[in-house]
Amino acid sequence: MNQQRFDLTGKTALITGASGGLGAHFARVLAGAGARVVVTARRIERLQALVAELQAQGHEALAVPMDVTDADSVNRGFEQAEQHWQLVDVVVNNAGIADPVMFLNMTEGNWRSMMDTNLDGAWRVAHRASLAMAKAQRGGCVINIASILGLRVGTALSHYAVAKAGIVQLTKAMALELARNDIRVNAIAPGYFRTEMNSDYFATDQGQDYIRSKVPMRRLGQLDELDGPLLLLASDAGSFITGTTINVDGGHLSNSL
Ligand SMILES: NC(=O)c1ccc[n+]([C@@H]2O[C@H](COP(=O)([O-])OP(=O)(O)OC[C@H]3O[C@@H](n4cnc5c(N)ncnc54)[C@H](O)[C@@H]3O)[C@@H](O)[C@H]2O)c1
Ligand SMILES: CC(C)C1=CC=C(C(=O)O)[C@@H](O)[C@H]1O
Repeated sequence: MNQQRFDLTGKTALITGASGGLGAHFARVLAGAGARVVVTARRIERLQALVAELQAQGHEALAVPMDVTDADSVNRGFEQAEQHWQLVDVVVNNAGIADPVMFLNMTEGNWRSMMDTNLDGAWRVAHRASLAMAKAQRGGCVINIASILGLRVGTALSHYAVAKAGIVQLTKAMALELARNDIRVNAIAPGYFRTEMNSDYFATDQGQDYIRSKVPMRRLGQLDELDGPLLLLASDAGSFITGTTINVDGGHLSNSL
């Protein structure tokens, strides 16, 4: 196998929600593979620290404010990236919230803000990116960060599960229509990885019991266990892969009934 097929030199990758957690990790991995990275989120000061870290390692990186719930902010963020590096070739649609609420306690506000960030936000970013890629006729790729909760359900996460199921379907529907534009669209469905979103929960006895009883590998994922799937989907190594969702979950989706 030619390892150069994983190389992203000359490509520009934009990552949403890159101020921490999986998003910051994805930016480090894509930069390490040679991509210029545009890190986006609402907290610009955290992005600037990440950019300084990447630049100190010799990578090209740019921090751009972007709130995925705001179409103007998404558009401005892409314009800023394009002014710098012409075209975004790889988009990682990572921004997301969890906000667990039991169904009977859920307000329309809980539901709407979940959809606005985790589903509509991903659509806004994917749509803006795809329009530019199609116009430039240079192809590209979109990687949507779904979740195992897009394929199963979990207590107090009905809104989250529905939004992530939407991401899995959006991935397939975009892949179908955008293949003619040489734009590949895939998703990664992570199982449980410790980040800001969930660290309080996994620090509890309940969280630890949950992992031991539900995950066949009996542990949380390590962030670097997402690197292979990410680079496969982002690079020419995955040139015939589109419309797929790769589960990275220690067997969680295959647990015993
Ligand atoms: N950590 C896990 O175990 C896990 C599992 C499955 C899926 N995921 C998904 O991975 C993605 C990253 O989650 P994480 O665990 O790193 O959580 P996190 O809370 O550490 O990171 C989420 C990021 O999204 C950003 N964000 C939230 N709302 C935003 C908005 N409106 N505009 C721009 N950015 C916004 C946050 O600021 C943060 O940087 C999410 O889509 C999440 O649903 C995480
Ligand atoms: C609520 C919290 C424990 C949570 C929600 C969603 C996840 C996911 O798998 O997408 C988990 O990572 C976890 O953050």
